Amino acid sequence: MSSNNNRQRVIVVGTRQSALALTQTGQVIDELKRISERQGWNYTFEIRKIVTKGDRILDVTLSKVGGKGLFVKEIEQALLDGEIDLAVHSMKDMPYELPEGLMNGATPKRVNPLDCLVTRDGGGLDKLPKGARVGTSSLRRSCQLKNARPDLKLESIRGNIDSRIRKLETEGFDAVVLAAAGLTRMGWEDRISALIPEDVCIPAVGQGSLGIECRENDEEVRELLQLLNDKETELAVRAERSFLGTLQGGCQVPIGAYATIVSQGEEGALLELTGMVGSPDGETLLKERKQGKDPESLGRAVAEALIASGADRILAEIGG
Ligand SMILES: NCc1[nH]cc(CCC(=O)O)c1CC(=O)O
Repeated sequence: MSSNNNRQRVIVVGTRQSALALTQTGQVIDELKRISERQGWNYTFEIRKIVTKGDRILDVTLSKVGGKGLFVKEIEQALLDGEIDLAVHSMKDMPYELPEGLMNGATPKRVNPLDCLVTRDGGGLDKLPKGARVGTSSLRRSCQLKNARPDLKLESIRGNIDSRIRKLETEGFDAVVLAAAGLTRMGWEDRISALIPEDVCIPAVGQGSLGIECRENDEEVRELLQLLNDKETELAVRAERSFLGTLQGGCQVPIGAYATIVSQGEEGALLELTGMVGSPDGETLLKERKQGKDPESLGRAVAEALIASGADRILAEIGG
């Protein structure tokens, strides 16, 4: 591609306005600046804040409104219109299918993929008193926590991570469940009372990783983003997303998946993927784990194994 060592351009980066979105975007821009400098490329970055439908209705019950990609539609339109050149997303909020003309230009190295508890007294799951009130609005989290601790009272809690932590105090919860990654990126690790191990709570597809959306025909930005890509994270996330795509799960169904690299051989990486589908009440919790080299086939295989063991009935009941 271009060997022009004197690239000059303003790269406009679109972002939501939540504290987490702004922080993640800032961190990615810092990294892109370092990379450009190393290449001798003279890029400047400009941030454009975009309000999405998801942000406008954050306090209404999101699950009632439904719809996938509530937080990305306006951002994708701005990319297609050329108003912005790239957009940083939490991978788990990124829709499975991207619009024609857009692509994921990079999957940077994943941070902690696990869920965590922020508790009132600072202890972990086993320290929560019988009947404790736990705040989460994720069906995946409430299903799995209910399954592990049927005595817990799972209650809906909405808002950005900062307001959810505030509600721990103001609304009398004993604990709230959050992604460790969000707290880590915000520099709030000290609020993590305990990580929830994956054998209790399989994380959301893509949790802890980012996706950077760009235009397919923007070779320059694609080349820049490629330098930020982490191959192992990319493979793991592709397996998880292939699993999700095969199940076609909407946000009404408790679905989780977590892939890791087991080994690196001469013929590529060996992946291990665990997938789960549960009933919202936590009474049924199905899990399958498989290894494989091709991320897309592995995702499909785990999804098909779950369907064979009854996930199809859960999905049909919920109408997801
Ligand atoms: N659904 C909201 C959301 N989207 C991304 C994160 C942060 C963690 C991540 O990058 O996976 C969060 C907050 C949370 O689930 O606690």
